[in-house]
Amino acid sequence: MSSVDDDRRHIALLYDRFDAERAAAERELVAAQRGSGSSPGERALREVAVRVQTMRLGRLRAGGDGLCFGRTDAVDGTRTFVGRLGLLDEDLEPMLIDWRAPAARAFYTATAARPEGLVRRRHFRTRGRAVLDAHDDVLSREGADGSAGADAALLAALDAPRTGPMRDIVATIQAEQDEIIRLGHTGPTVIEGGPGTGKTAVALHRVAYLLYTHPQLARRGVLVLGPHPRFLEYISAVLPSLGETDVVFATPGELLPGLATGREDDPDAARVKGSLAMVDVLAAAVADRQEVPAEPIAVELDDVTVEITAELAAAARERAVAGGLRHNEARPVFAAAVLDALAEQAVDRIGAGWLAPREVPELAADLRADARAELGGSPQLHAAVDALWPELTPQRLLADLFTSPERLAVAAAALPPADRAVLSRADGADWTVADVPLLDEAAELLGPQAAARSRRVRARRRAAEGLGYAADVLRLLDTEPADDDEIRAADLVGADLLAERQEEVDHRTIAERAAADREWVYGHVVVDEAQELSDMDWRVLVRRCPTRSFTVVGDLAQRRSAAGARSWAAALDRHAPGRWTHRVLTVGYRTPAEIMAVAADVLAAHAPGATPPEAARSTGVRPWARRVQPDELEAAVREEVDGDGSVAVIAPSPFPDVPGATVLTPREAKGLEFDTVLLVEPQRMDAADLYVALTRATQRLGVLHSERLPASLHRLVPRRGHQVPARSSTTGANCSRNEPLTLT
Ligand SMILES: Nc1ncnc2c1ncn2[C@@H]1O[C@H](COP(=O)(O)OP(=O)(O)OP(=O)(O)O)[C@@H](O)[C@H]1O
Repeated sequence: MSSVDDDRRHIALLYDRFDAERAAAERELVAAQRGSGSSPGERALREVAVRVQTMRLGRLRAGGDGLCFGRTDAVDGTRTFVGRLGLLDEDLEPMLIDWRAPAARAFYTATAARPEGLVRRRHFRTRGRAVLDAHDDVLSREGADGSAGADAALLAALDAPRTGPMRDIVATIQAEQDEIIRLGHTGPTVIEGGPGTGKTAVALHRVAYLLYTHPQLARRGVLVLGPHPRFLEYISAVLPSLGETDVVFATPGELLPGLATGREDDPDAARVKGSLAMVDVLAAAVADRQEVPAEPIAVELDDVTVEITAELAAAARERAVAGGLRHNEARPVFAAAVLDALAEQAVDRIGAGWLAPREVPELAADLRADARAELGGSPQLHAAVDALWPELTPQRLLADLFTSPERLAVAAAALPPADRAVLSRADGADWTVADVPLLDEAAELLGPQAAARSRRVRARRRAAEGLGYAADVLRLLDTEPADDDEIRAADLVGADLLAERQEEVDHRTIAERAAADREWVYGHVVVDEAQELSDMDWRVLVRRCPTRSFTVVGDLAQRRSAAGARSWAAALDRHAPGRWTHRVLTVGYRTPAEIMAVAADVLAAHAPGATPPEAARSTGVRPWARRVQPDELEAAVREEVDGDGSVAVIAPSPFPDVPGATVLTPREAKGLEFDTVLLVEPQRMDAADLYVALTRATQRLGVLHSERLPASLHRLVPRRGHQVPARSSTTGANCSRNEPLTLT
């Protein structure tokens, strides 16, 4: 066994190498940015070079602190250092193995029972670039000395104060998590588990793993969908810390570019709007905007007045619908059909009574041409087409539908009257989160408006011209065979994107472009808190990622939305029959055993049969409850904020600010965690909210209430006034009771 000082020397060499690589990447990026030439070819080459170097630099920046966090010793004496990225020495021999590489896998999965060819795993505890000490995990039977190095590293990570954003877990990924992170499955992967089992952490590490093993996914970027902006902010540092930056973070209310809402419907409206019945309602609402007039509409020409009759409009509508185009795209077909028919009517009407123009084809042709020219400029005809087949935005369609009982009666005829009634809204009311998938669906049914269509046609034409050229550029750049770790130009910039970018001189990153484009197709999508998504939300996500490369994270027991998933099969069978896979995480890494026991009682009462996670540790601190008079509640909460780490006050409804604490509702607390949680009036929370709120604490939980508590909270220790609980640290159900071996 080598000393930690030997390791420190090796790690110092790793940093030297790392610094040299980073300096080289910085130089090459600057050189690429300065590159001269303005021909399309030179611009294309520059674009690719800048992108390759930016990506390389992004990955190298991720390496910084804690570059190397572990080492494995194989039976044959081979020593492998594992870190945030891979480094080769000057002879191209590996000095450091990327945590995602196959050679690093045993670091996470070997156990004394199944050592996978290893005799030892060593975890380094680091601060900045310094190695503070190391914990060993002896894996061979001969060498087994009862140490619990891995547990020590894990427990240290779990016990650390939670003051800032979520951190990555590369140094302490557990075997059950590693299996999910490295799953080769390409369809939707559901990661299910109770609160704090590391679902979010695992999903984000899985993204980093997928981008490492399939770099071409980076070309289309990754979408991470989370329940609320605070949660997204909380997790947003994890992927950049792993070197991945082409990520778009959004809440379900932000999936439509140009619209951002966090406003919620009441449960009934959310349920109806989230149901698949809305697909037919919207299709009917669009069809209802393709009208025939109740009374003929007169269009006056110089010599004659023609009329759009119900029969004429119906025939034009039939022609427009038969083409299979979407509403806005079919509008010109409808307009042309009306104009054709009116021109024929004009020819007949002009000649009526004094000549028969149809018997003189030249005369008929002249009259027809004149009529068409006049009709083309007729404001009356334009107004009539606008009335019968208006160009619509999704917002217009939905606002007109929800504010008109008549339109709702037609489009939502198949809905029960009570469901139809909840769709009504006052004009001008803000859009809600549940409206977003409806607007997206409407955008699909309507198609782009005329102005956007012309822009798109022009862009496509230009892109098609550039496409062959861009493909040649990429072929030229990628002629050399690449080794596994090397990023190839074609992995990062597809010919299609490159061609588009050259034409538009588009300097936006992939993430910026993706976020601004409703029709962007992502390489991979992570859906967090997926149990909250409605059937209509899933349709949006499938449009954003038709390959269904999804990592789906959720816990059915934490569902609070009336439109949310009742089973994964119900959510996914429709979109990926036989193609989705399901994995369960069972160990709770956030919440200590004492608090988890309380949460488990609540779960048992509200979802009998659901299994709570098994806590990885216990703290010896028992959660307490303090009853106060209603008018003392606020003061009592302030008194309990002890300034020891991060504190959340979670209340069923908006609660006044508390100095030193973050005040949240259970909904806002989803996915977050704090050292201390003070729960206010939990008896007023519904069971799913209470379960979420109880499981946010990493160390301490206190409950303040003015009314009787539900029986499920019987484990809370009553307390009066302000008392400081004694703190003793013990290991939990899943941890060895042995003291860790610390080498310094
Ligand atoms: N292997 C690990 N090593 C260190 N910390 C871990 C590990 N796995 C999970 N954690 C920590 O446990 C906490 C909970 O993880 P995470 O938020 O991913 O859980 P979750 O299952 O998504 O929870 P919830 O359902 O409540 O949102 C985080 O602080 C995370 O960093």
